[in-house]
Amino acid sequence: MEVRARAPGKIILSGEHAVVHGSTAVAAAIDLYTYASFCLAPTSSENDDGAIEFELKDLSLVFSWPLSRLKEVLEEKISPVPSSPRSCSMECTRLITRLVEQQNIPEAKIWLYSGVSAFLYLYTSIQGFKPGKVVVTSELPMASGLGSSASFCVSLSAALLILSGAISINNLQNEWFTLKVSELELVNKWAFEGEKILHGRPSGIDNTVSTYGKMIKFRLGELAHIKSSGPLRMLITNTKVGRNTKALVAGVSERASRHSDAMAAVFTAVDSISKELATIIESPDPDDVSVTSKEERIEELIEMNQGLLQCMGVSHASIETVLRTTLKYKLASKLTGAGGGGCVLTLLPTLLSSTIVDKVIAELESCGFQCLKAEVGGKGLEICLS
Ligand SMILES: Nc1ncnc2c1ncn2[C@@H]1O[C@H](COP(=O)(O)OP(=O)(O)OP(=O)(O)O)[C@@H](O)[C@H]1O
Ligand SMILES: C[C@@](O)(CCO)CC(=O)[O-]
Ligand SMILES: [Mg+2]
Repeated sequence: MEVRARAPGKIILSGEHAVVHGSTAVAAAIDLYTYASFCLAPTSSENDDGAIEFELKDLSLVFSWPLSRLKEVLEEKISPVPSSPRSCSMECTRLITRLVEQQNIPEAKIWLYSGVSAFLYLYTSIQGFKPGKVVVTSELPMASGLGSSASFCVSLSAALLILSGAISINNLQNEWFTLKVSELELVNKWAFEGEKILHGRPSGIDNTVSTYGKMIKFRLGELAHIKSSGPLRMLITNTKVGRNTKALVAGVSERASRHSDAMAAVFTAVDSISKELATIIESPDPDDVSVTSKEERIEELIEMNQGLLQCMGVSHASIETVLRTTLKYKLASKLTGAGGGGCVLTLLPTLLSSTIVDKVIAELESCGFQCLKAEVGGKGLEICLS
């Protein structure tokens, strides 16, 4: 049997970075997905245990580890208990890094190390030392702030958990379906362990919104679903400047330890912005006038949040170019995700004409950026069996 799992990327409407330090953040799923398919291989002959294979189809890369080698290095450190997520110890991280290094990942793709390490940890912890093959593809730009790492961890964890038996499925039809809340919870916990390998110190917001979908308010591991009273149109601009969430999160923590009082005030301000944003998004808008004033308040909060992200040191010249360009059209923007490049969000007000939208997109694209339109607040993790 083959299991396929797909998990969405996300945008953070407010509160990235500060959420790692206990502030509230607001995030929403977008309709761009990472897909993980998994099937167990038949057990090999007596002298050959078989292998674990991992294919990154979009990058035309295949990694493979003979099980005999994995057992030799990891079996004493990892005892698979799929129903009970646990963290990768320092020693285990060191051993996995060695196994990944032996795969000769091209120098230009060094950023893949953490993804492949997360793969090995999740596979061996959930499935144990059984031969099998995982194939991953993604519609998301990698390392750009749209939660590629989280959607990778969520889809991978789900596919592995289903064939481990920790999640039992009766639905055998060849169509996408969702899991029960308790099953989503288990997937989310494993995905969080994968994100720890990728982000160092994740808040858990990215894997949570990827697992449950929709729009959420998130603080200290707790989520509340938010229901937007009207459509929220967002333009996503990818600056195409590569960055690494782990390094950016660590940079903010270092700044927070150097200037603890000032940064505590910044995080408190972000907390208030996120709470106010969630309240505005949920408030009903009976007419055009109230829609416009609501959108103006959201724009103000977006600008304030961006200013505070600059205080945290996670903006970038490319992000500032997007901000200046959209401001010419009186549109408010902020970075989304970890910053340092990556993607920028721009609110497209309801009454904004499509001619203006086209002009903004053309001007942004003439700077070498890529504009994406995505549905906001949609589905979370889904499974398909065949
Ligand atoms: N489809 C994938 N296959 C394998 N590895 C992936 C995949 N998607 C993401 N990764 C891993 O995650 C890393 C990117 O994660 P990172 O957290 O830096 O960016 P992001 O998740 O896209 O942005 P953000 O965390 O700001 O939302 C990649 O360098 C890679 O190691
Ligand atoms: C930068 C950050 O706040 C969001 C990345 O999408 C990190 C995290 O919350 O784990
Ligand atoms: Mg990430």
